[in-house]
Amino acid sequence: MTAAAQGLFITLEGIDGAGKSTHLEGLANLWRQRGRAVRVTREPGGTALAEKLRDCLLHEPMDALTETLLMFAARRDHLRLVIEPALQAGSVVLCDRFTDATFAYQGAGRGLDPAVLTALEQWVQQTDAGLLRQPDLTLWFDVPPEIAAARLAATRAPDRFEAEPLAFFARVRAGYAQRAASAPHRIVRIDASRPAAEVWQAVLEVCRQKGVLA
Ligand SMILES: Nc1ncnc2c1ncn2[C@@H]1O[C@H](COP(=O)(O)OP(=O)(O)O)[C@@H](O)[C@H]1O
Ligand SMILES: Cc1cn([C@H]2C[C@H](O)[C@@H](COP(=O)(O)OP(=O)(O)O)O2)c(=O)[nH]c1=O
Repeated sequence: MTAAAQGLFITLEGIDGAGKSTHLEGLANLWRQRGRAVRVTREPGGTALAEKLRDCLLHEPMDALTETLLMFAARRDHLRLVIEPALQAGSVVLCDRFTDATFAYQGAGRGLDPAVLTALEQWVQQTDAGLLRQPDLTLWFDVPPEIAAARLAATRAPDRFEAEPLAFFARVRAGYAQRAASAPHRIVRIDASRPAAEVWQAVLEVCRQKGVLA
């Protein structure tokens, strides 16, 4: 008898326009080809309630603490209804952003106290077994804000976050760097300023090196 597959939780991070979404389906196919169930999801969002909160977060004016609390409220619902059940069932969960984004955007970007974020993280991500749920692997698509902005200008109308100035994204990027330095085993930086095909090769390489593709 073969052992049941272990759930795998992988998150994609980076400033807006870094190119995360571009590689999400390709990543999902890697595990589908290996016969694994894959759940592709995103934050804020991923459940009916969290998608409503996403709509508010992206379009309604609010202060930084309200924004942070809504991010974590959406995350709690997402964890309970989607992420935890999928991991228990042995699926691969690929999530476009998770809590590293809160440390980068609300913490480094908006100036929220990281101690408050850490407390919320501990509270919201506690599993039924009393453990702290964290991704098994985080791919950080790192790109200078100027390049990301040029990519976005060519595509879509900006939401409340994307309309922020370059200086905001420079702080967010520094926030990701700090977070990566604090969890080097989990968060892997990918130079996302290169052409998409090269970025994809780097993604494959990281997944192989980290042993998550077996
Ligand atoms: N490596 C790349 N080089 C140039 N353009 C890219 C690259 N990766 C993605 N893009 C383009 O940049 C835009 C933003 O990419 P997207 O994947 O939506 O970013 P994100 O999800 O990180 O905000 C899209 O138009 C996409 O086609
Ligand atoms: C998950 C998360 C996202 N965000 C922001 C980053 C993005 O600008 C925005 C929506 O994320 P995203 O889904 O990446 O936007 P898009 O699909 O338009 O690229 O939410 C935070 O500020 N904090 C968070 O904790």
